[in-house]
Amino acid sequence: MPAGPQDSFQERKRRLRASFIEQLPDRLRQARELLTTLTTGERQDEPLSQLHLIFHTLKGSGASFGFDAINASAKEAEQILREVLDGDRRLSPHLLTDLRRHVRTLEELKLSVDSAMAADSQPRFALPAQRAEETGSNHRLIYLCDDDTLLAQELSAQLGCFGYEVDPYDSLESMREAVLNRPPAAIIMDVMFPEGGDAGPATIAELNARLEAPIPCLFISVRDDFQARLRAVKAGGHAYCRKPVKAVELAELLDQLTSRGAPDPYHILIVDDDPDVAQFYAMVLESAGMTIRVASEPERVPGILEDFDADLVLMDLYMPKCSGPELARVLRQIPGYLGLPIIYVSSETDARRQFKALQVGADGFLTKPIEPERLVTEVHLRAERMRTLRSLMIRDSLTGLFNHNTILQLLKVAMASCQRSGRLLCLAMIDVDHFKAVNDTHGHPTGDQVLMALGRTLRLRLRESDIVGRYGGEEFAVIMTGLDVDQAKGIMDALRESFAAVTFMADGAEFHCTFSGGLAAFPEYDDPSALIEAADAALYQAKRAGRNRILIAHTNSRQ
Ligand SMILES: Nc1nc2c(ncn2[C@@H]2O[C@H](COP(=O)(O)OP(=O)(O)OP(=O)(O)O)[C@@H](O)[C@H]2O)c(=O)[nH]1
Repeated sequence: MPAGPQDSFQERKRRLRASFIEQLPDRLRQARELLTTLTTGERQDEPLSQLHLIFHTLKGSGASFGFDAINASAKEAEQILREVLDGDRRLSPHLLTDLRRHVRTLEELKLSVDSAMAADSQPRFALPAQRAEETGSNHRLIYLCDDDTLLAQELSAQLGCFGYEVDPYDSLESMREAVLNRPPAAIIMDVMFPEGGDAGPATIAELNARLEAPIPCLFISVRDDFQARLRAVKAGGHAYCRKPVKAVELAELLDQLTSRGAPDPYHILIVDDDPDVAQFYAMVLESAGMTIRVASEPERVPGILEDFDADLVLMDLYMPKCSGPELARVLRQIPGYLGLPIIYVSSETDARRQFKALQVGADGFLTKPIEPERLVTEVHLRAERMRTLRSLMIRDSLTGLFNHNTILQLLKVAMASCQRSGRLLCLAMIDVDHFKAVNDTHGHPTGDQVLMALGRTLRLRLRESDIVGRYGGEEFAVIMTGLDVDQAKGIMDALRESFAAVTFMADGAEFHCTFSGGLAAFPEYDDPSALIEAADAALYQAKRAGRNRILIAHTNSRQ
């Protein structure tokens, strides 16, 4: 039952319920047939398990779709079958009669369900609200207002090296006018102006009162007293930096204040043999902005996971041929899926059974029926934690770039992909010049600032498709695809010039840093180790040739 995106949530749910009702007689017919094969006194696990699955599914789906009477009757039948399967009860003529009675009750319910659905025009749940932070602007326009004209221009130029478009203003009036004409992504504001000791915060407070939405603002000032800081907070300031300010710190803060573009939606895989229930959960999670894949057959899950980078798997507990815990165990034995969060969604309420299912390495249990709001919250929280953990594993903590192992892994993947598609690929190895001297002269923390600044410059100035990593120490690696080596050199040279223009400050003294780079291209070097070795050799040549330059590696035949 494909539903177009234009369909309302309610309409889609109505169709799923209709489909459930349509399939009900078939399911009950199967139950009846299985009942005829059962004879009292004997253990017949196969038909009993099948019957149990039918009632279990009806119980869960009935609850999910709001058919309380179906849920109640199926629940009783399921309980009987569970006890017989566990050996706690014998299948007596009396129990068989009971089971037949439940099937009959369910068959009769069908009519009342039809009429109940017609009367039920309102959904039983509220649509989860779209998360506010997932919408927003992404532009990098910043206004900087300081009556020290030189400082305003200097700082604006430096922030430009971090990928920001900064307009400097030396008067409150000119900035006020600019904000009202074209609101920026954020404002950097001095505190003291000729108009008064806290004229900066006063202007921001006045502007925010006039604007529909306040503009993120960070204050810079020579003042460090509590009153100045309090005034800035009351004006809505998000950060306060004492002068002299470091461009790299401001860039860091601006990144936090302005990066409000929609994040990559969470990828959720739903495994449920009941397509209506799976579609229902998919619908709820999609409406909260998540990307969903559905698998009705457990054996398809490993294949799907290969090309669907799932943040979390929502899994049914009872499925024919392969149960949820069995599937969880299969996944845990595949390298790469050891940490993948697996959450069961089931109407199983028996704590002992839930615990047993969790023991195979699953991360949680959601009991049906589950309110859409709660489903979204639970999935969101767990997927978010997964992303954070994964990020810690693959990123370098100082620069936020991919770490050594990850960049090697990504290089292999990118080269294999370029091999298939025939695209070009270039690897640049970059190393800060005389970095030891930076540490020795200004101290290790200042050295760290330089590495952070270089990391930022690379991340913000390169394309989204370029892969940037910290290869180790003061060495960085950049993977660029779809470019020839001369184009890549042009880009790296522009970055080199930008970085050389950044002014660093330590103990009141200014200094600048440069970097050298070596470039090697695929397919000229068609193996990851050879490519890295060639780029490294070119970097070494660049150092020997005087530093602050990019050299290209060529195979012997071309040298
Ligand atoms: N601050 C800081 N320094 C680091 C870090 N990792 C490595 N280093 C330092 O980076 C310096 C690298 O120095 P060298 O390899 O001798 O080279 P260099 O001084 O950069 O000179 P050239 O590469 O020849 O231009 C060493 O002093 C390391 O201690 C880090 O995370 N933070």
